[in-house]
Amino acid sequence: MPIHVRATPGDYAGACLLPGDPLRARYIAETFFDDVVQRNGERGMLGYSGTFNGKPVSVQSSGMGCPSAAIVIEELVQLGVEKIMRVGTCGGLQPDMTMGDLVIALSATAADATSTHYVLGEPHAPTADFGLVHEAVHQAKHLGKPVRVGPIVSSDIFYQPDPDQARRWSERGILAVEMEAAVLFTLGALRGIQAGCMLIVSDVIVEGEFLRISDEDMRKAVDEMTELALHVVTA
Ligand SMILES: O=P(O)(O)O[C@H]1O[C@H](CO)[C@@H](O)[C@H]1O
Ligand SMILES: O=c1cc[nH]c(=O)[nH]1
Repeated sequence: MPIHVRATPGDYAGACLLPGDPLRARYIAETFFDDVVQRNGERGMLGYSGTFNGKPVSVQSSGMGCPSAAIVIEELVQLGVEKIMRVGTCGGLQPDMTMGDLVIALSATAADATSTHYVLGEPHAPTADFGLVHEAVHQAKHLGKPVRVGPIVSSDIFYQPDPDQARRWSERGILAVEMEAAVLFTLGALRGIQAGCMLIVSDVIVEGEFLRISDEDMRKAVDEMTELALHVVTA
């Protein structure tokens, strides 16, 4: 039995959603799954299995940041999970983005140390599984949900000390900043599993001011993202 995800092989479905926030994991399971069973509570990293439209699926919190996410992803792989879709929040980096927008990541620049350690410091481009990206775009169209598809960046830092960092990322065409996708995509490649990531824009910087989504709008956006993610991983 893994140390942090206290379950046995078969407890988790082959397909698993991966939010950072444990309470989002619980909300997703309670709101969208049938036949829900809690599979993990260790360290408050909540995990659940159930069904969506009759198909087995799980949701597991990764915690915040790549070191925590890497532990959880490694243990999910040990437990037999083969497809992981991160369902997270992010800071929007492009000027035309608004709170609640949905982003599908193609790649995640590794502005973190964990992903770099995994590839022994060699250059590597953490990339989402094409099949999951393709399915996400297809399902978004089918469900009538507008999405932005493109590169994101995974940072070790939420409270960025460099006031110019967001501008530089933005000018390179990066859509959003979050904190776990780079290691998820790197482990997807190293462990041979499918890894994808979709994000709600929860923060934007407008005229130098950091603005946060309201709780009500966050709930609506989580519902939209979760519905899409569940259709994708169970397709
Ligand atoms: O909302 P989640 O999935 O936790 O994702 C984002 O939110 C956290 C920071 O507030 C980081 O984990 C970041 O990646
Ligand atoms: O990493 C993150 C997540 C949400 N919002 C941000 O600004 N950064």
